[in-house]
Amino acid sequence: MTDELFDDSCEENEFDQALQEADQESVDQDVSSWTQVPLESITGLSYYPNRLPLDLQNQITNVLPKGLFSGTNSGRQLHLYVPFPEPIQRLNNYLPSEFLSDVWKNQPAEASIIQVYNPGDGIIPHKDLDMFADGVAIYSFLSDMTMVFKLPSKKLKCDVRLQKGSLVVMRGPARYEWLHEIPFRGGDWISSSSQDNATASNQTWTPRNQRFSITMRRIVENHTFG
Ligand SMILES: O=C(O)CCC(=O)C(=O)O
Ligand SMILES: [Fe+2]
Repeated sequence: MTDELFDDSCEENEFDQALQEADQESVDQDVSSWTQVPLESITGLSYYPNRLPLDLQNQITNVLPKGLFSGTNSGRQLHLYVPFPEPIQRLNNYLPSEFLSDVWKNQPAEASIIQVYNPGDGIIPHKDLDMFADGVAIYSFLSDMTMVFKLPSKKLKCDVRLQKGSLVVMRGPARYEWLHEIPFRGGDWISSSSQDNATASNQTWTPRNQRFSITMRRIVENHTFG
């Protein structure tokens, strides 16, 4: 497969601007006094480990332009709009059926963004732009990385380890009220027992490797481009 697949389908500035203008809030970085809550307590947040077959993960990785993965300092991104290249289109098949029926009314994703994170990269705390409809689905590839959900008004936080091949879905409060971020750092603290995320004593510093994500979204019906 070649990079040509992507040349025509790469949507330009609209989404770059969207990300820059995203509802980014400056959040108190000292979260040591915040309460760590379990993922299940966040309404509208669902995590599905091992969601994608390895062969689909590999096919998608291999079809992407090699240039996306080069360089070590800052991650790159690629915006796609329908029609997606075939292996990416197949990601619709792995969305939970109740999510597809209840949130997306049985319609497939319209916009996707592929983002590469090298060690040290991240994404600041934000809510996705209102031009995107309810329901955001994020698949993870190549390696594991921690995403942090935060509710500053209640000083609540939740670290979610996004494993390679996993899917995380945000809808309702998880999409509109909580912020999500990937801290800019070279590794993550992960707990040896997943039960005990909050206790520093049994956490291990795990250096990051290159990861990429594919975020699948729909555009709100009344959104006008341009
Ligand atoms: O790369 C990720 O896992 C998160 C991406 C994200 O939050 C976004 O593009 O809005
Ligand atoms: Fe986001």
